[in-house]
Amino acid sequence: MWRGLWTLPALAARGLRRSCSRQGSGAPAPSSGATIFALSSGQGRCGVAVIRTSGPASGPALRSLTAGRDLPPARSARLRLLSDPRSGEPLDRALVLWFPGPQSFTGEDCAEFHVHGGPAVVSGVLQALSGVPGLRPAEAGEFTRRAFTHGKLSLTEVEGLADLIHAETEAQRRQALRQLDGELGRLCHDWAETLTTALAHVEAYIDFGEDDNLEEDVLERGGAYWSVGAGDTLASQPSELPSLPPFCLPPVDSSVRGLQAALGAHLRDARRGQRLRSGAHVVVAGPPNAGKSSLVNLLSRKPVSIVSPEPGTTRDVLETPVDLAGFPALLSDTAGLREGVGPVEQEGVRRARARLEQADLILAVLDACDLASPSSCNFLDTVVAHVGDRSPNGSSQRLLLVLNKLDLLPSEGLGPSPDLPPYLLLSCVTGEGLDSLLEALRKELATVCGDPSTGPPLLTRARHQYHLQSCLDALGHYKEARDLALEAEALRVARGHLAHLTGGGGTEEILDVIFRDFCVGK
Ligand SMILES: Nc1nc2c(ncn2[C@@H]2O[C@H](COP(=O)(O)OP(=O)(O)OP(=O)(O)O)[C@@H](O)[C@H]2O)c(=O)[nH]1
Ligand SMILES: [K+]
Ligand SMILES: [Mg+2]
Repeated sequence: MWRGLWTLPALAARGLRRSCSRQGSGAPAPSSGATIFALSSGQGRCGVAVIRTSGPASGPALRSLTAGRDLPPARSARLRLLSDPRSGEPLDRALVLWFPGPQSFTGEDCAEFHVHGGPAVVSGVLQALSGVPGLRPAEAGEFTRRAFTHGKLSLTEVEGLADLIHAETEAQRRQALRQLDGELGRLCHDWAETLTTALAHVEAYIDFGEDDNLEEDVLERGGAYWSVGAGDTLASQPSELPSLPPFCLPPVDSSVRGLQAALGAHLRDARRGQRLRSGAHVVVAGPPNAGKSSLVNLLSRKPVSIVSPEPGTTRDVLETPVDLAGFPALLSDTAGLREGVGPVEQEGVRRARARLEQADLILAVLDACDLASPSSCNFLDTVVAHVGDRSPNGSSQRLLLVLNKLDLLPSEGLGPSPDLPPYLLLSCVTGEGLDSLLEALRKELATVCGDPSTGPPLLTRARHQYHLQSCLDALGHYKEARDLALEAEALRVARGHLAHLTGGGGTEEILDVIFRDFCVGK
């Protein structure tokens, strides 16, 4: 029952007192004051090289290299003669750009010099910049760090940017762009908002519950709240405010349940994003002489493995990173699986089996003309038939069965053969069937790595997984808590992990939510 009235100043004072005593301010770190400069395009001879500066002396630096001319209009390229301010020596005729903060990549004043890419020009301009007072060379990643400090990028966006720079395959690029776009951060932000609301409710109950100013069912948690306009007071009885539209706040328990479900679903997917970032483990296996090494060479477009008509050629596991149908993969060639061979080959077979255990995707290769042989039958029985039921690293393995040497197959097709699961026909010699294999690989890898063009944003790093798991654990503690203070603490810990994920923090927004969601007038 509402028996008293809340006044905004009283609430603000209480909320502020609590929010200040609990945690330090989340204020952004102040700018270091130094202005940094660096070559931002790649090293080496190139058509155009881009040199950037960031910091308060960017404007003076730009002016001093252009013989004191006025700054160009913001964000608009101008052709200028660059010269060394100390010697006056001309350096290059270049395009210059001026990005006054905060509308720049770092949030600070920035300048860009697009110069001719010869090493002498680049080093001349860098030297000239180093002579401008207040300028120093940038540390690795310092531009991005400043962008983060000034709130231009969240931590997950910073990671996306790093991944974009390092992306080698199309799928990696798409994923990195999505992350840079802030998708994962937005998702975490939405989750954190849900927790902030829940926490605000629990804390309001702790603070104001004893004053009987809050209804019992704020926590149990299906209470309807009544929104009132400025100047009005709050009332709990619909009959008292018949003309005002009610709005239901999400009950705390059910929002925690919803969040647990969402986090659980994301964590089940967790390895996929990491595979996309670092490559899926694709292991090529099969009986001796099936053409495994030939397939590895074909897929990697280089002679990684020795190919020979002699069975037992490959002994060690040979790994090569490849772009498979747009997805990054670590392709492993292995020894042909067979029994009763010498100790060296036996060790090769042992290693091959160990590698199979770690595979995300198995490329099982058989000789299409040799399906009835003991080694083929044994491979089908021991590896292919069992792939569904083992999951060594928690996620289920996948397998593509490839029948190789299609070019040697008689026109009648496959000879006497055991019952086969679905398969693809291929010739490593003629390349026939390769397109279908690549298409099948693309589908499999989209499942294994997650398809960055569709579906929810992926957790590309172990760090993401850690914080989401810790958030989920804390929500478990909320459920077990038998006391409001412990519940609030669990929610705070859970929210802290989401904040860490995106590199943010702060608790000020709790107060905002109290004002907004509890609709205290005045
Ligand atoms: N005609 C034909 N020969 C092939 C094909 N693929 C591989 N071969 C030949 O089959 C033989 C064995 O090929 P490898 O790639 O060494 O086979 P492997 O499975 O790696 O053999 P091990 O490492 O000994 O287990 C070589 O002589 C290849 O040239 C194919 O598609 N058609
Ligand atoms: K061979
Ligand atoms: Mg081989």
